[in-house]
Amino acid sequence: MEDSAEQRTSAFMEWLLSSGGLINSSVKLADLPGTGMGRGVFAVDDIAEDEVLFVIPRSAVLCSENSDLKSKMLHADSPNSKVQSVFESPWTELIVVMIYEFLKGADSQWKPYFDILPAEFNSLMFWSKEELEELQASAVREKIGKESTDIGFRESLVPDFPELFRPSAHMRGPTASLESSLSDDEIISLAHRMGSTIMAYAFDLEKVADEEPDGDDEGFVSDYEEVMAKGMVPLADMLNADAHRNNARLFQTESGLEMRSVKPIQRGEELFNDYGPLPRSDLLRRYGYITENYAQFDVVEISFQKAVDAAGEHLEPGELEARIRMLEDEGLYDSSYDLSHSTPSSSAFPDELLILINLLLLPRTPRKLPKPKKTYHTIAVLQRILAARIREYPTKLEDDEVLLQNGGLALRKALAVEVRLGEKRVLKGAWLEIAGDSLGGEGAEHLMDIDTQGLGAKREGEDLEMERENTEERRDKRRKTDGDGLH
Ligand SMILES: C[S@@+](CC[C@H](N)C(=O)[O-])C[C@H]1O[C@@H](n2cnc3c(N)ncnc32)[C@H](O)[C@@H]1O
Repeated sequence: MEDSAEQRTSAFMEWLLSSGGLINSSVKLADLPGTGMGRGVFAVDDIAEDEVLFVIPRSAVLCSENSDLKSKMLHADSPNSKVQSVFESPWTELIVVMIYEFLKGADSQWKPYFDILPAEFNSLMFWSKEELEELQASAVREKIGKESTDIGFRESLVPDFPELFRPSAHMRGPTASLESSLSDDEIISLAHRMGSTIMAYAFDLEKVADEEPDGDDEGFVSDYEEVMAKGMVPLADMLNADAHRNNARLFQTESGLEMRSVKPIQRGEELFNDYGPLPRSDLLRRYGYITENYAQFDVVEISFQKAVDAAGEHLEPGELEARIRMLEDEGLYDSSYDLSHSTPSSSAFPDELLILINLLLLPRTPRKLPKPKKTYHTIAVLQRILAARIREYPTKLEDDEVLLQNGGLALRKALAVEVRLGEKRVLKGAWLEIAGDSLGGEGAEHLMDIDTQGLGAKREGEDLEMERENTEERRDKRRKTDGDGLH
């Protein structure tokens, strides 16, 4: 019979201690049944700020450096150059190491760790086509990357290293529970499982410098050099996260990886790490969950092409390329730009997007990039972009609110509706911001009309041209009064 979640938690903690882990008696790893959160780490006593919560020795980290895989592969039949290529990408490296160690079963030093890692995920890679469609026009749909993983594994890794994925070839000892030969599909699904685990659990490892560190210009000594290696740090990855509620942080020291409190924590409180200021679309893609606390980080992507469509139609062939080069030289070229929540202290529109639009609008390619100003022309273009982006979402903001209020949605549909609703709110805020910019209080009322027609409403038969005509009309009126121009 399979061990219960609780038994696996105890076995994992025993293994960690026997592997040299040091754990403060004030913290406890606990199962959270019925929450969909898996496990979490809790304070069982009051904890002061900057207390060491646990230390994981480097030797217990599941990473390429601690596995014998690379040396085995270098002695196998495959050419060394092919082996090296696997270890060039930190992602592929760790996926392959994890598959190898997982297939070793009880022969792997990390078996008790694998026993508490998830086998199933709610992250977007595992959603069906229909479930993903509920995300509507969210740009996150383009970032899931399942196909590229499939191709990489199917076409190169699996045929190049057959011995790696056939446990019988490198197994000794009791591996009865593992099939000696996996089908290609089983290997691909293992690769997805390990890739998803890495996405939600792994840390970037700072490597201790091989040589004596040099002093820098100001006389400070930098002890560690940044490298890209990824590793699975047991227990450190059992901390959940909820935006600003983080109260602990992992510090990488020579002796090991140290989780320390970054504020006082009361007995009974959960320890939270910081996964970063992620929009909910990305949180769902990488971690398979969202909370309302992340709504503040929601974004809407505006593709470079959309800006060109709205502002660069007058450009002669070659001129667009010249302007792209200018942006590239300044590090301002991107395939897309993020709109964020408009607040009294920060604009929804990033400077990079404003510079791009102002550059595209200029009749001739300038010598210097224009300023990130919202001129009347910029605003007209932004309105066109927003109108076009809004129309890509087939339901209205209000419809989504009603859907959520009524409840009863399947989990993934509810998550998708939350994400697309968040993005529509960003678009609405952006729309209101430019209405305020261009038309003042009176204009904002006018905007609310546009808003209720436009935000997410399906307007079949209407096209961007109509929006453009309205904008041009308003712009002409305005131009008569203030003679606005690009600066
Ligand atoms: C680094 S792991 C944390 C440990 C995890 N709870 C476990 O038991 O394996 C990240 C995963 O934990 C879950 N998670 C983290 N924070 C969460 C939260 N605030 N609400 C719900 N699930 C959360 C998600 O499934 C996420 O992919």
